Amino acid sequence: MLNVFKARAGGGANGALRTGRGKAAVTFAARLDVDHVSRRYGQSFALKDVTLEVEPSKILCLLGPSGCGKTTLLRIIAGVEAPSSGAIRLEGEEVAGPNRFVPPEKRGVGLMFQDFALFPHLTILENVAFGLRALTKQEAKAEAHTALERVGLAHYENEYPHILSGGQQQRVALARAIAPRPGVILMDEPFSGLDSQLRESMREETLAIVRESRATCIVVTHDAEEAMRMGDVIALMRDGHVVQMGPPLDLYRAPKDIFAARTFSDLNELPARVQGGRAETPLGTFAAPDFEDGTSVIVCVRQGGIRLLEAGQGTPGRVLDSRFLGDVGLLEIAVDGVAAPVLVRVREADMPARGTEIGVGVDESAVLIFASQDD
Ligand SMILES: Nc1ncnc2c1ncn2[C@@H]1O[C@H](COP(=O)(O)OP(=O)(O)OP(=O)(O)O)[C@@H](O)[C@H]1O
Repeated sequence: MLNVFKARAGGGANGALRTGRGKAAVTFAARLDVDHVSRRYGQSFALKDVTLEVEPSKILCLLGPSGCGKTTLLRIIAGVEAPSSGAIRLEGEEVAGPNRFVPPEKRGVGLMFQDFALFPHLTILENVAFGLRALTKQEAKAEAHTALERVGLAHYENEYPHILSGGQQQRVALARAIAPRPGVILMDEPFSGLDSQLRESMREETLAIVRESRATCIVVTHDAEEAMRMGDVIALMRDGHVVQMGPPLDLYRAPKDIFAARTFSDLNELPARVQGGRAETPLGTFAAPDFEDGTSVIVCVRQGGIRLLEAGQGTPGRVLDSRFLGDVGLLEIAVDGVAAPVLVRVREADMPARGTEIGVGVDESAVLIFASQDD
């Protein structure tokens, strides 16, 4: 079955895709269409019939586990690779497809790929000016200087890359991507080489600069939290196809299947069988109106959606372990009839000690029910 996914929201700047890339001019965010794109390597498919649309100025995150085809899709959009079938259109103009193949440098696409390292023998300014070949040397340097100012590194412009920290090199790579003022910016795991604190600040900075540039942006990540923080829209991928696409909150609230649910939430999974439109578990009985009687289901309860009650209320439980994780505490609670300990995330102030007898209550809004995979 084919689904067409649309990344849209109000307020996007509409504009025509510029030609003659490498020139510095006003940025026009480009609309991007991926139309029935497949990519085959020998007998296996890295991408299977992917169709999606990204509205101008939106940030789309391609999210999924290793090997699901994210990088292949990005490389096809960039023009580093050709699709086996299907087409890519920028602002309605075909740049890859049965009739046409526009090389990467003519697509007006800015790249920030892991393997697009800085040139060690060029100064930082020359590195950023590298893609601006359609300009005079003077103009290219002026534009590169402006881009370096935007990332806060203009004072390093005459130095060489080796003196920069990892985060600073990343900023230079961003300056190089935005310098030609592309309509589309593509980023492949842009922060994966950075430690967690630097990663967070670089992510915020990059987001601000990309938004300011108004370019349409596609970011590849395997980190759900990163996708939720960065994306106006997330395309969740698995085995070469898009499983679900939409705004982060939609995917969190209404994941299409249990794999999507696991991507966006930490869950307790309880097997059950539906009777009279309800699924009975040791943690309570929950409405399951979409399933016929007798269906085997997995009742998923978000770890943050379980309330701790006084002993004697709700379902009886005993705290097996209580660990502080940073912002929250993680409890392991033994509940009769549940094989594995029930995991509960609570505020640090609400953490009971090991061995405490408590009650457990479940918010219906924290419950998702899916058909069992075993049937
Ligand atoms: N040049 C190639 N030749 C053969 N197979 C390839 C080639 N490039 C990618 N593949 C295969 O295509 C599939 C998708 O790879 P891709 O790199 O797009 O996944 P990914 O989601 O980006 O993974 P990761 O997060 O690990 O980078 C994988 O099974 C990979 O082995």
